[in-house]
Amino acid sequence: MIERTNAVLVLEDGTTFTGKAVGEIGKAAGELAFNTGMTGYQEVFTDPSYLGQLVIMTSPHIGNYGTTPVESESDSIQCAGIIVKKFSEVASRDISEMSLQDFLIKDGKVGISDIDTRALVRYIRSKGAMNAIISSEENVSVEDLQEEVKNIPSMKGLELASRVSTKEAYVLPSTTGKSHYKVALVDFGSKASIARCLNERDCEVKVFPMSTSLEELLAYQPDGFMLSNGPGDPAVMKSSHELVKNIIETNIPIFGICMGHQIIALSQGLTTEKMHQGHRGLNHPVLNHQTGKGEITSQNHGFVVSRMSAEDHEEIEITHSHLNDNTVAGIALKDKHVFSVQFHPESSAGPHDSRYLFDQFITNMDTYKQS
Ligand SMILES: NC(=O)CC[C@H](N)C(=O)O
Repeated sequence: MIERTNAVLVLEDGTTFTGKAVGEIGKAAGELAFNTGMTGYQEVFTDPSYLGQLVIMTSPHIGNYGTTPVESESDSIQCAGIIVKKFSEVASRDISEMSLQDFLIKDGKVGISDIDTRALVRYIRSKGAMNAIISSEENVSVEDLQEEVKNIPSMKGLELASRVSTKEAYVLPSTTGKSHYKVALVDFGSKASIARCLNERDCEVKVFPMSTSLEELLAYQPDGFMLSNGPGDPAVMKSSHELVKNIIETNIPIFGICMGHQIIALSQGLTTEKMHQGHRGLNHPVLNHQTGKGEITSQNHGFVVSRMSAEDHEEIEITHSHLNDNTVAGIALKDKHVFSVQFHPESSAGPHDSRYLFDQFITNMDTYKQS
């Protein structure tokens, strides 16, 4: 058994929860974000889109199946800290290579357990997204933390993608033995599974820093562009809006996921807005307007494309809508091979209902190559 010290969670409005320390002893600050997935904690914690956030897992038992390298979506834990109810010290799965406790320590991450996550989520769900601090340090004063938490910048207006975008371009070869397509992936903080879904569909993927110029991207002679997920507020990423606008003008097929979707929308003059609470979980229902079918999707976003701005734009078709709150879940540019979704077809973790979107992208690249 781990001897666990006390820890405290202080919300932006001063509300305080007490619990036990998990991971590194220390302090962590960020925006509270809750994920309702019953599994997939390792994929969530290592997803670069969670940079700057304290992730609350609503599933009440976290850590029980340990961690294994193939389930990481990046090199390390990316969220600022974790908040859980029951933290399992026992990692019980044959492919587990490290307990969640050691995994947190390895990356120097702070967490808190024994929190009534149900009460916490109900509280922030009614109050709206807010910042918080976790501290497991000795002799902390709650009053000091209540002051400190007020100085954490709001997620709205924050540019974070450049912190997780790759510094150097690199190539991920196709894993099928066939290399039929070259995809340039513009990295805003990409999950590893996105390239994996392309690699297993005969694609070589070259991952580029988000600051790469159009000329350098085109020098690779890509058959298609993948615009990845990523952390922070997409509205402030002006140079990316410009880059994507110029990519769209080349007529090369484009597929955007989550932040990539938001940037495509912004590049066409649509707007994005901060949600009262984001969508984060593995069972978000979406309606595909083209097939009339429902899809159960993996989601992680705190911003969304404004429906009004999408409906007002003649060149934009809304292809998918979220069935819980009717937010825009997918768009396409009419008469172009450009489409994007607010959710995560690569899932990991989550259902594979929407993997067909990668096949649609391949079809678009085939059509483009033949033209
Ligand atoms: N997963 C993502 O790409 C998230 C996009 C953006 N940071 C948001 O929260 O909406």
